[in-house]
Amino acid sequence: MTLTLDAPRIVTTRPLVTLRDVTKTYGDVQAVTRVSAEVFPGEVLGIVGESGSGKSTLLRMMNLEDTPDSGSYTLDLPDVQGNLFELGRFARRMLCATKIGIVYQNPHLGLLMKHSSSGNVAERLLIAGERRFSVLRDKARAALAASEFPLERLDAPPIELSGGMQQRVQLAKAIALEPALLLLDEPTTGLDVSVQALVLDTLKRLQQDRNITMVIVSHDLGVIRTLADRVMVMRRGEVVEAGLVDQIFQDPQHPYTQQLVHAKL
Ligand SMILES: Nc1ncnc2c1ncn2[C@@H]1O[C@H](COP(=O)(O)OP(=O)(O)OP(=O)(O)O)[C@@H](O)[C@H]1O
Repeated sequence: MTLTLDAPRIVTTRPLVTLRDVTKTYGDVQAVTRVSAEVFPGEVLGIVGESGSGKSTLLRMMNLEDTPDSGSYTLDLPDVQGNLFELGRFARRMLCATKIGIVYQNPHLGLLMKHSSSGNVAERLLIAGERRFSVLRDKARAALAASEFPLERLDAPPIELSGGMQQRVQLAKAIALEPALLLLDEPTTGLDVSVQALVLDTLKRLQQDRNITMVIVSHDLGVIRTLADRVMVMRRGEVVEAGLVDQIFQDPQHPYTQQLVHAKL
């Protein structure tokens, strides 16, 4: 009898996302200092930390909206080579439109508030080059359905929707092209607790059904615990601790992480 054992994932799988020594300053403010991280395919990485710790800045750089002072960023995808921070404006735009999706805390950053919800999602497909009306309509509808958006409200502009519904439109826009990487910046912050739980359920289901690689930023440890496999704790621009979610929450090593975890309990 031949016995075969699967090698551990960590050995067999290359990271989808690799950040190396990423540093960003704004004037005198050191927003992110030499941050390195890897995210494996199908994994959810959570980033926690108090306000001003550099979480959103890091995520914006991963969405190529902002360029660091130094450091590198690679995505292990066919046709994507080199340090993405060195790409020109057009290449960045195309890469973000086709391979990376983002949901912001503030829907005004991600949506055209007075355009229809389906139009907002179709816009993402248009940027990626789709021109056939029936494909635009069907794909937008499918993405909104997957985000558990009520389809009878397809024509409603986000400005007329609740906060939870606005986040679902952002999510639909972000996943419309089945991105390799989904970035979530405080996606449920500011929503009512019950709505927050529903949006988190949708995110969890989507992640499980589609095995999407995600990076989620939140100051809420409950959100990170619900969604993430691994967590990175940031303080004043630096990573102070990183590891599996269960390990970090049950046995935090850094005094700052201990403080965060105990404050939550
Ligand atoms: N565009 C900018 N111009 C100047 N300073 C900035 C800019 N963006 C961020 N900063 C500063 O960089 C630091 C990190 O901010 P960042 O928003 O990344 O933190 P955060 O952990 O996401 O906080 P929050 O949860 O409050 O959004 C802060 O001191 C912030 O004031």
